Amino acid sequence: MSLLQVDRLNKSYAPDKRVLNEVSFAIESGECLGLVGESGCGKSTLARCLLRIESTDSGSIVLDGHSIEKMNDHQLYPHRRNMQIVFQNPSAALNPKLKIRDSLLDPYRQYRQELRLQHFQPSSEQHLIKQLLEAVELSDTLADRYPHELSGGQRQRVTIARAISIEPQLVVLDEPTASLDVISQGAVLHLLTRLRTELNLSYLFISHDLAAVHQMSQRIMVMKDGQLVDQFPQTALFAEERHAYTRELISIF
Ligand SMILES: Nc1ncnc2c1ncn2[C@@H]1O[C@H](COP(=O)(O)OP(=O)(O)OP(=O)(O)O)[C@@H](O)[C@H]1O
Repeated sequence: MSLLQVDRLNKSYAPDKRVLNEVSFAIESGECLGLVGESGCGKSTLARCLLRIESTDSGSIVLDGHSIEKMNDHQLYPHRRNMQIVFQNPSAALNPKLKIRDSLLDPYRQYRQELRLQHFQPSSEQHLIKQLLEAVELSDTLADRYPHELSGGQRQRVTIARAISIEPQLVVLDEPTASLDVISQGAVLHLLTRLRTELNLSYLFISHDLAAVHQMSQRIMVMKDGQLVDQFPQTALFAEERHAYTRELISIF
């Protein structure tokens, strides 16, 4: 059984225009699935629908054997723990009034009663902060700072640490390096790959950057105007049978 199975998902914001059109795919446990497509094709909408931040019109979303597409907030609560998201802009994702330690601990404090952590084994909140910052290669002296006292790359590492703090099975990475300079981009991609292996995470890695998707993913999907036009193993990116649109993306990367 796949960790995530999505079947014929449809979503419109206006009656005459589908933003997601019959989207079907699966993500296996421990896998990074890349999603590439030009701006406005529907990638972030798909991410928001999967995480049930946004409602869907039809289709099914099965996470770890549970159909979540129609669950109410109460039913969704235990499943939300199992899927976390890292957004493009870490500044918007962190509350500017909270110290890093409190932002980091937010999901842990919310779910601590039902958590059975495998990787992080904290003896105290302070210990967890240390483990989390270590996992994303940051000094624990940053815990008492506010977000504006960190660099963009450090802030994104904090949002990654927060996402993995409750050991979800699935992490949706929505353009996680788009706001970073080239050197920080490479370092964060490297970090994400290491964390996936160490914590056996599954990623949906969303980007308009085909080179980054190619580097990170075992399989790749290509989206155009709300439809998945191509899905293939990473090694088959340059194969002859690629969709014309995929070839167009290759020609500009
Ligand atoms: N809340 C909304 N209300 C109405 N239309 C929306 C809403 N959110 C997105 N859209 C529209 O849906 C389409 C897909 O947007 P989406 O943000 O999912 O694309 P994207 O592929 O993630 O783009 P980008 O790479 O620029 O982030 C766009 O035409 C966008 O204008």
